[in-house]
Order: sequence, then structure tokens, then C-alpha cells
Amino acid sequence: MSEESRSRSTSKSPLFTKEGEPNGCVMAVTNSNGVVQALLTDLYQITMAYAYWKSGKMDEPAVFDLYFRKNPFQGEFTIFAGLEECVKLLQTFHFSESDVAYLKSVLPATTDPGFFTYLRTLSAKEITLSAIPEGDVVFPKVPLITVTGPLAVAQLLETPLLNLVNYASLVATNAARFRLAAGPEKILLEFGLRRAQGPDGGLSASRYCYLGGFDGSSNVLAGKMFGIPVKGTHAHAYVTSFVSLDEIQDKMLTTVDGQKEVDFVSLCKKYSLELAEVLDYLPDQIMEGELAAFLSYAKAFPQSFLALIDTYDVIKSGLPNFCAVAMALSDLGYRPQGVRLDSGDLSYLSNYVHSKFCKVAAKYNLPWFEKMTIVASNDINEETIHSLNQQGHTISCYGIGTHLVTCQKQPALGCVFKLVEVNGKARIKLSEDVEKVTVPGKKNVFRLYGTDGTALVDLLQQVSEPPPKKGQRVLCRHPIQESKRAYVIPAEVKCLHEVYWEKGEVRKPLPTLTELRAKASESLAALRQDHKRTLNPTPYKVSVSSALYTFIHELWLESAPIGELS
Ligand SMILES: Nc1ncnc2c1ncn2[C@@H]1O[C@H](COP(=O)(O)OP(=O)(O)OP(=O)(O)O)[C@@H](O)[C@H]1O
Ligand SMILES: O=P(O)(O)OC[C@H]1O[C@H](OP(=O)(O)OP(=O)(O)O)[C@H](O)[C@@H]1O
Ligand SMILES: O=C(O)c1cccnc1
Ligand SMILES: [Mg+2]
Repeated sequence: MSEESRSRSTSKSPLFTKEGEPNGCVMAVTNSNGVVQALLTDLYQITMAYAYWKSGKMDEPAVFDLYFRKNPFQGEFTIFAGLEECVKLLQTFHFSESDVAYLKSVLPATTDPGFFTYLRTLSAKEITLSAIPEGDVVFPKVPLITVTGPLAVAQLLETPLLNLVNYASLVATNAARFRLAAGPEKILLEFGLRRAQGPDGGLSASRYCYLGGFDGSSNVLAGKMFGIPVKGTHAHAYVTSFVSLDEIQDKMLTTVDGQKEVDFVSLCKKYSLELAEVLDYLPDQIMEGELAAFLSYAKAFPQSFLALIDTYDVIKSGLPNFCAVAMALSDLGYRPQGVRLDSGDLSYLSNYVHSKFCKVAAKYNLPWFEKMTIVASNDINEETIHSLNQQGHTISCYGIGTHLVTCQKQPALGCVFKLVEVNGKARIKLSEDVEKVTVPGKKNVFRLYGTDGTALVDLLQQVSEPPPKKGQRVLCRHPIQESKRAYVIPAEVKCLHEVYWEKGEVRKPLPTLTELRAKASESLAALRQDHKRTLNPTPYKVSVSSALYTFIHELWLESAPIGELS
């Protein structure tokens, strides 16, 4: 099923309780989170800004790259997210009077008062931000964002930019991995708000899980703010709050055509007895409170009835009660939606439930009965889904919270922000760990595609070099290992970076969340399957041009003091 048709089918889904506002209207105006501001930074950015200012270096033109060194979740791809909020940070970046007053109280009393005057004048007007489009699949070492501008301001941006990109990209990637595991047909709902790392963790999770390929969220505020479809079922509390059918005060329900009022309670009771033979259960074993809960929920939502059936016993009580209420609804012209399983063996139980749905469908000649939704939840992670796929199941929708939003498998992405050039001169950061040596200088980034449309390699070049051309052979070198190199004849070449912010203005329209979601899906589709598999995926090649390779290694030698053995 295509991305589009999946979202179509979800919007019709009964789990869907309220369509969010059209996406983009809220996001286009302000930062999504009021705490994102110049002071949302590490103290050392401020102390460095002071020292840059003191030494007269603050306006030296500088270039910083934001990138990560290793893909998360033992995978070989990452989805880039958070860019829109980075651009919005630049739009609003300044130090208010109260910010400056606070910084005065924090910095030593000997701090030159001229620095505070300087801070008051700062904005991101002289900053240029180029980046890979949000939603694109990205790889280690490739600059996701390049920030060019006055050294002190660019430095001040380090922490907030990293904060905005790290979790957003991590959770979007996690969501994309759940989508790959579940397959394109399944409905994926994010249920993580209660388990998220605080309110902003919860909102960010909902937003970026949607970007990564989820279909909806239980998070109502995220629905309002970002236009994400909000969806949900009900909890065990609703079921356990009832003990008897006597609690149902109004027993009547109107038929779907509005023509007739029917004693819904009696009808449910009738089916509860009648179905015992069809479904092979003992009517005296069913929990009456559960039946009362289901039928009262059905009365509240006759058009979209979906019940949580594992409170007492799925087989002996939950499923029989659901089927009784579903049949009663059907008699009144409604289409019940399905069930949720939140414990037990989800493979076995989903298959059991589906087999009983088929029996009812056959007995009453109601083909839709066997197509009803089976939602599964309960601590589901990526591996659970792979395992369920192996075992066989009839789950049509997953509700996923804890593992998704907390990214339990890997809680941080580890993006870094490194200085690569000052005053037109490249800078290199050396490390014992060669993987941590920075790629110096301002660079252009290209993605080279093969004839089948899949991405072959990302190529970093010096900005002075002519870009690679389609159909022309280009040498791609491993940035560190001399022997690793390959000629590539690209069928297509894409320049990955675009300028998003320059001269105090947003330079490109920022896509809506729905567009970003489609972008992520397209970009992943252009990635070869072996890079996406769960077990031992093939690393995607990130390479440098010959000229950049030589440049890195010359600067490396220049910058590494020669040791002496004695
Ligand atoms: N067929 C299955 N294959 C693999 N994992 C499964 C399968 N069915 C359920 N799981 C997972 O196994 C775990 C079961 O957890 P646990 O034993 O705590 O739950 P439970 O006892 O079924 O439910 P609860 O404690 O909420 O009543 C969950 O993480 C669930 O997602
Ligand atoms: O399991 P997650 O992936 O985090 O998904 C969200 C969970 O939240 C709800 O119940 P909750 O966990 O609060 O209570 P329960 O475990 O007792 O059902 C729901 O029933 C899911 O189990
Ligand atoms: O709607 C649900 O079923 C839901 C929402 C949040 C957490 N668990 C379940
Ligand atoms: Mg739980």
C-alpha cells in the first residue's frame, strides 16, 4: 500500500477520533517549544563567546559542521529530523534584557561590561545555515547542517542545534525501523506520552514518530499542534469500573438510520447466549461487568466501537463479550471496529480472535466481521514485531509506547558540532580514535545514484571542486583508509545541501509534517534493502573526493606533533 493510501485508510479508521487541524498552520508561526531560545545552551558557549570577544575573534568568519559518527540501533541509516526547529531558532535568536541580566549574575564580577552590550546586539542575521532536507535518510560523517558566520554566534548555536536534531532524528529513525519491521500495511500508533522523557519528550516523540512513518498518536496536544491524526481505544480502568448490567441506566440505542430505538442491553444479552455455541464458550463464565463496559462504550461510540478484551480472560470472556456487542450493533446497522489485546501471547491470541471472527462472519453472513481490526499493545519493540512476523499473526495495528519514545535500545544519537574552518583556513580536530578526526574545511555533499535509482554513495568534496556529473566516472575514497576506494559512474547526482537561512531570512519554504513524512518514506525507499535489514546490515559508503582525501591527510600530518622515543 502506498504512503498515500495508508494515510487514507487510517483517516477512515474507527480508532480515529478526531482529525487534527491542517498541518503547518501552527508550526509556521513560532517555535513549537517556548523554551527553545538563546539561553538554552551550555555555560561554556557563553564563556567562550566572552573569550572570543575579549580576544577580538568574535567576528572571524567560521564554519561548523553538525554530524553524527555512528548510526543508531545497530543500523546503517538515520532519518534526519529537527531542521525546521533549527531554522526557527535562528529566526528568534537573541539575548533579552533579562537574559543579559541573568548572565551578568553568572559570569565573574570582573567580566568586561562591554561584553553585555555586545550580547544585546547579537542575532543570527549574519549566519548562513545550509542543510540536507529534513526527512532525508543520512549517514555518519556527512554534515547534516553547516553553519557559517561570525565565530562567536556560530559557537553559541552549538548546543541548541544539537539538542533540536539529536532526539528528533533518533526517534524518527526508531519509528522508521518499526515501520520497516511492521511492513507498509499495518497501522502504527504512537502511545508513548505517559512514558516519554517529560512533556517536550512526549510532544517531540509524537511529531517525529509521525515523520518516521507512524500513522497517528494518542497525544492530543500533538494532534492540535502538528496536525497528527489522534487515535485511541480505552483502558482497563473503563472495563473494571463496571460490575453489572444493572449499572446501565439507559438501555436504549437508536438504529444507524435514526428510525428506531432498540433495547440494546437485551439484544446484547441475547447474542451473549446465542454465540456461546458458535464460539464455543460457557455463558456463565463471562464477566458481566465487562459486558456492561463494552455495551456502554458501544452506546457512546456506536460508529467506531473497539474494545480492550484482555482485562479478565480473552478467550472465556473478552472475545465473547465483544462479539455479542458487535452483533447487536450490527443488527442496528452499525459497523463495529475491532479489539485490542494488551497482554498474553499476541501471536496466538490474534490468530485465535481472527479465527472466531471468521466463524461469526460465516455463521451470520457478515464478511466484514473477519476483517475487523486487531490492535496489539504491551511493551512492543522492534524485535517483538520481527518475532511476531516469524510466528504468524493477524494483528492489523500496533500501539507502541515505551520502546518507541524512550528509544530504549539506544537513548542518544550523538550528533556533534565541529569547527572545520576559520578565516577561510581549514581546521582539523585530531583524536586517538581515527573515526573522531574531523573532516576539515567547508564541503559540498553529493549523493550518487545507480541505474536502478538506489543511492550508491555519499561524496564529500571541497567547495572549490567541480561537482560530480551524471555518467562521468568519479573516484570515491574512504576518508581514512588509503586502500579503500572505488570508481563510481553515477546515473544521477543530487547535491544534498540547500541554504535554509541566510541574511536574516528563511530561504526555502519549510515543508509541512505530512510532506516530511512522505520525504522520509521516499528517501528510505531509495536505499538498498541490504542497508536496511535488521541483522548485520551492509554499511552505506560515505566517501571523500581525491582532493579532499589528500587535503585531510596533509593537514593531519601538519597538525600532529612528531613524537620522540628515548
Ligand atoms: N508471540 C509473542 N512473541 C514474542 N513476544 C511476545 C509475543 N506475545 C507477546 N510478546 C511480548 O512479550 C512480553 C510479555 O510481557 P509480560 O509477560 O509482562 O506481559 P503479560 O504477562 O502478557 O501481560 P501483563 O503482565 O500486562 O498481564 C511483551 O513485551 C509482549 O510484547
Ligand atoms: O506498552 P507500551 O509500548 O508502553 O504502550 C503503552 C501502554 O500503555 C497502556 O497501558 P499501561 O502500560 O499504562 O498499563 P498496563 O501495562 O498495566 O496495561 C497500554 O495498555 C499499553 O500497554
Ligand atoms: O488509546 C489507547 O489504547 C492507549 C493510549 C495510550 C496508551 N495506551 C493505550
Ligand atoms: Mg503496559
